[in-house]
Amino acid sequence: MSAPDLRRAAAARALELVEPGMRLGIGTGSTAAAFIALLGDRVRAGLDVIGVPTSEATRIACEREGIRLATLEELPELDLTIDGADEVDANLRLIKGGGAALLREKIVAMASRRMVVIADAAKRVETLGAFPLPIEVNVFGFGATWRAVEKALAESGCAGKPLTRRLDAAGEPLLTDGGHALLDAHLGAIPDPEGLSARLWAVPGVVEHGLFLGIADTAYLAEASGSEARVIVLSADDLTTSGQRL
Ligand SMILES: O=C(CO)[C@H](O)[C@H](O)COP(=O)(O)O
Repeated sequence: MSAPDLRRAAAARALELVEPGMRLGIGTGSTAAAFIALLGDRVRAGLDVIGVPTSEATRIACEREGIRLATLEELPELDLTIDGADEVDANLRLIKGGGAALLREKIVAMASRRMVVIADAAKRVETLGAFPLPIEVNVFGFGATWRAVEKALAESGCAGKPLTRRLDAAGEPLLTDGGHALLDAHLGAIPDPEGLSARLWAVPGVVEHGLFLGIADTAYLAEASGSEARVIVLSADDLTTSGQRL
């Protein structure tokens, strides 16, 4: 079972949630791309939905598939967002932003009644942080913001961990769709994601970070089971009010 097969299996499961007339948030990345391809098939077969893309890459992919699109100005409230993730823990906390789209992804997810994550089950982790945490920052004051982010990391129990600036394929500093810079925090483990989130938000130059806490309500995680793909379901319904898994 190949990685694309697993991505397609998770995407196919999420597609079952899509109903005619729905207003969809459409994620970014290779798993979201698998969802867009399957959704395109359904749209061409007559399904009427409208989507808000979470990146320029997703907008282009959706247009290619003939999926009707809108903006959050036109549709400020969405029914369902389907998106990938870089890490998922047992409490449905996520790291996102490996594809540099975290800001739009978070805005779209927060405008949605539901956010459903689709991913290879290899993205499931005990503790968030092995995947570098993306932090989107305004280019104005970049050096000062970098230092303030390092201080916030240290105060969150992540002292001395390397912070790097994300580069594009040509080796130039990457700019997000919103024109911001991206820092990647190589933390190894994040002992207190909620505390780190609050401290990062308190830094004026930080536009957004890739911790998605209390946002996703379901994750479909595909793993190989013999020659088949099995989809594991993580649901917020299985969490206690304090966010711990039952
Ligand atoms: O957050 C993201 C983009 O900003 C992606 O959803 C995340 O990086 C997962 O991507 P993929 O499905 O390609 O593994």
